[in-house]
Amino acid sequence: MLHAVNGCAHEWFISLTESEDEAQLEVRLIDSLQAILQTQKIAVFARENVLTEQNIALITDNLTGQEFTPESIDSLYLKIQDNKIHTCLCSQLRISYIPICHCESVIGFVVAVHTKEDILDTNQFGTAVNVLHIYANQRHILFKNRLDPLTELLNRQTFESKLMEVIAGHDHNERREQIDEHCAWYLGMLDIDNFKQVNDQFGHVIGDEVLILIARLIKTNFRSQDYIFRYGGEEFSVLFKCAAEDTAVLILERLREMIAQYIFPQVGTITISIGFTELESDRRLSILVQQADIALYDSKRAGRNKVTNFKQIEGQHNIECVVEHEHELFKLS
Ligand SMILES: Nc1nc2c(ncn2[C@@H]2O[C@H](COP(=O)(O)OP(=O)(O)OP(=O)(O)O)[C@@H](O)[C@H]2O)c(=O)[nH]1
Repeated sequence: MLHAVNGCAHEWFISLTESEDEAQLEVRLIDSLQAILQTQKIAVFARENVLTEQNIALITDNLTGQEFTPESIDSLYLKIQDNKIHTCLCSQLRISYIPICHCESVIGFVVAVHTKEDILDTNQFGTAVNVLHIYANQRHILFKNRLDPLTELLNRQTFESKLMEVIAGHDHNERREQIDEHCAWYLGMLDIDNFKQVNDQFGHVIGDEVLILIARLIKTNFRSQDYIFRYGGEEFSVLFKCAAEDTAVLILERLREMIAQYIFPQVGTITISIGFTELESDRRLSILVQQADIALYDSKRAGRNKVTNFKQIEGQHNIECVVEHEHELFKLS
């Protein structure tokens, strides 16, 4: 029999609500669960976005992780939808499944492994459930803080930190998935063509509608593990991974075409210009943004509604052009 938890849960609540990012939140969650449930062996599974019916994913674990196949995770998730704690005996182990609840729906669960002899009391389970509730609320707040309120895409602040993570090879999502050595990351900058005319002719409310619809179209063109941002005004950026440069062109051409074909209510047709560059890890963040930006402006200069790969135009741009863009970038930040 395990001893009841000493002290009160306030310190865990405070530490969770003081977390400034998801990584910190997850470390603090694991620390508190290990103390409450008195085991090192804990795994947390949750939906990436608490608001959508997204696939459940491994958030963090101290188990080997290999015990869980996608099928077993899905079936456990289905089972725990009753919002009850389930415990089972498996060989010499006692395994507990504790639901994570947010706004009356189950958004994930915790797996805690004990030896057969270690029995938790209701107090420990109750405290764990409360800590998980606070965790889910804090995760939701952190998630909302990363979003642009109009389009619900990731915001500009998130762009910079995510780009740094990706360049450094520390993509948080990638750790949860199979790392594919053959794929490279690309940065695309997308800008709506002649958007000022849309606002001038139809007003800002319709202009905002167009931004929302374009954001949705961009989302449908990329996978859930890619990152789409509202970079500013009528400019978007995307960080995506694919096997080859040709595939990157195909993906961006498909998006350009999809938007050009779409009939926007009242406005009719709209086009976007795109520039992209491969994310080479030896380059500085500001240089990579400049490269994608230069490619984007090349698409604009070439008549708009076009995709340009920085590599194809690299030789045409002298150092003055790069310095000029760097200056612009510093003015922006
Ligand atoms: N409705 C709406 N308009 C915005 C928003 N943010 C920026 N804009 C508008 O976007 C327009 C951008 O205009 P420009 O920078 O001249 O670019 P453009 O007309 O798209 O022309 P090109 O980029 O050269 O094709 C301006 O009219 C801004 O007011 C927004 O949140 N909502």
